Amino acid sequence: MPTTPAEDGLVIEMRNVATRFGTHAVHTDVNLGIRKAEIFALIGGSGSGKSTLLREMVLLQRPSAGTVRVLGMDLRNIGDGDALALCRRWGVMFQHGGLFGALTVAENIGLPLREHTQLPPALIAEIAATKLAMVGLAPEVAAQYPAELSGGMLKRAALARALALDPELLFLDEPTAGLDPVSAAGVDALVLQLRGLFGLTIVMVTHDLDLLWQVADRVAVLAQGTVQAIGSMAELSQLDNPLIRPFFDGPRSRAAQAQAEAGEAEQPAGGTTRSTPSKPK
Ligand SMILES: Nc1ncnc2c1ncn2[C@@H]1O[C@H](COP(=O)(O)OP(=O)(O)OP(=O)(O)O)[C@@H](O)[C@H]1O
Repeated sequence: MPTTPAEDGLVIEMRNVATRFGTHAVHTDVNLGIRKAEIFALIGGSGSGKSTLLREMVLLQRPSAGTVRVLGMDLRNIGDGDALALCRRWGVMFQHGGLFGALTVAENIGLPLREHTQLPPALIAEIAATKLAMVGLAPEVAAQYPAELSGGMLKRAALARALALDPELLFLDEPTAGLDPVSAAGVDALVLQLRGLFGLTIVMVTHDLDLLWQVADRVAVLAQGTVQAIGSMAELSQLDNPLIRPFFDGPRSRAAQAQAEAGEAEQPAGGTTRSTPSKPK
């Protein structure tokens, strides 16, 4: 099994991907490449197929046609052994966290370690405590149950679980959805830190304009079954494609852009500032 990115430097590559559910064609021809240690975002209108694309990258969904390569492996005809080995190399944080309510936070974080390793329980508990600290949660949260946590804490706990196996790739589906601006800014900073400290490649699906402007290196815009463009938010903001303009026009977009530009000038490294969602400009 390869341990390095493909020769072209891409850790994820999708070529001519099509996805149909019955007669509903979600993707007709998707092409994209994601580089090592980049923070890559998928954006698009509701139902454009962002989450489906992410699921295809982590073997939860098979495309109807086309090629998906992850960490040098072609996912099309991957065997069970290789699939299992690959799953250990990525972490996934689902939109609603996906934590098990009957397990404590520490047990939830330890779950991938119990599934994929033979480590003794004491060591698993120690690793879970480390991951908890990594995402900025207090040690006492380990013994709490998901129902006892706030939305922001739940996201962080889910992130800790996604990091349990020290993944090379991290997939985040709507990491800031439903969070207040302060908690969301915390997630922005955390994502940047994870990439900065561990060189993780991070792929995220998000509608969060602040997260996109402040954190994403490159963004792919999905519409009408294909990728309309890929670039930084600043690059995309220059395009006059009518399928892309809605992400940049309007007061919320302009506020997020202005905040990111102001933050670049003022913020210490790793910090982020957030626009007030309703603030007109
Ligand atoms: N397992 C499935 N069976 C049938 N249809 C599906 C399935 N998964 C997704 N779809 C359909 O595929 C389309 C794309 O869904 P997807 O969740 O990928 O969109 P999205 O861009 O992430 O949307 P949102 O921003 O609203 O979360 C939707 O029309 C959805 O109903």
